[in-house]
Amino acid sequence: MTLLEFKDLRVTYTGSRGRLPALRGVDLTVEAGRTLGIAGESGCGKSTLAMAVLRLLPKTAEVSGEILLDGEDLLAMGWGRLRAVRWTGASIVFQGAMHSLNAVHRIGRQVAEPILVHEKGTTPAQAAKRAEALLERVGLPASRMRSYPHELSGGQRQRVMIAMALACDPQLVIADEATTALDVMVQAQVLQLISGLVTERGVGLMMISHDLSVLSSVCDEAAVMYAGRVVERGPAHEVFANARHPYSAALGAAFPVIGDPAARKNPGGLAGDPPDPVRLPEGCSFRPRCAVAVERCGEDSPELLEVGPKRVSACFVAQEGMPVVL
Ligand SMILES: Nc1ncnc2c1ncn2[C@@H]1O[C@H](COP(=O)(O)OP(=O)(O)OP(=O)(O)O)[C@@H](O)[C@H]1O
Repeated sequence: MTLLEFKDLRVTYTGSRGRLPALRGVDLTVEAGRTLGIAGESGCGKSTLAMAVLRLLPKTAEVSGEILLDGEDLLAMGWGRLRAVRWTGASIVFQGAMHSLNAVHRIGRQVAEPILVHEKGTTPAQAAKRAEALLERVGLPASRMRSYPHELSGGQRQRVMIAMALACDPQLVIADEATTALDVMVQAQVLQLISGLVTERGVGLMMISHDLSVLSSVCDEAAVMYAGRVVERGPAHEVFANARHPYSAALGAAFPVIGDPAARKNPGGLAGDPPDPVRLPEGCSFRPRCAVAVERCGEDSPELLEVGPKRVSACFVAQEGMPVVL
């Protein structure tokens, strides 16, 4: 069942450099009980996509398109309805969330707060009990209810943020680099916890990470973004191991943990930088860095088209059935 659907989502920021198109027509879906991974270099629009869902973008952002949560357009709803949807319909665990807990309040109070605010009629004692259960669920002892954030390790604080995100039983969880700052052992535990929720409770998960090994181990599907667009989508492992877009191929080839490190074709990474969104090149945005570009790539911008079962790619070369491996 489709839980979240982005339809032609466009976000343009206006700043000192003029208009900056951060998302240029994104179409994606997240199914209930499934995980969609979003990959791509810094600046490609991943966080903008995450923030758009809960309408957390700054006022300077011009947004168009639709974001349907269970069929209801989040972009069109009034603030009252949106407040109800936040935490209960969809919640987000931010990048660097470890630092966003309130330093002067005990953990128990912070985890209980969204329950008290969003579930009318819940008493403080009931909310505290639920908070305790949530902490246990993320592997923290109930005694941590009385701790202050500074008394917890980074990994523990991140787990508190995850407990808060789950407090009101949301249908959708967005994890934006939620485990990036954790050491590998804690990261593995937290990832296991998050994937467990998807299968046990049918939560839809959108996971943003620049770490392809995390995405390919946790996600069912993956979408690769480049310069504000999705350039490839398909089953996660296949997208990185057998890419159908030269950009995803380059990402996979540069990543040591995917497949056999000795077989990496491009251990130094992808040459060049992503384009300046204010001055995008003509034709395909990836063309200046692409090793397999043909003449047409400098003239037209490729649409996302089917290139195999459950695989779509915005690359003329892949669409012609030619290899894109670098
Ligand atoms: N508030 C803002 N005002 C103007 N431009 C912005 C704003 N926020 C983001 N941008 C620009 O929008 C583009 C997309 O940024 P975004 O943070 O969504 O990318 P990202 O893929 O999440 O990057 P990272 O991995 O570094 O977080 C970038 O060019 C960025 O500089």
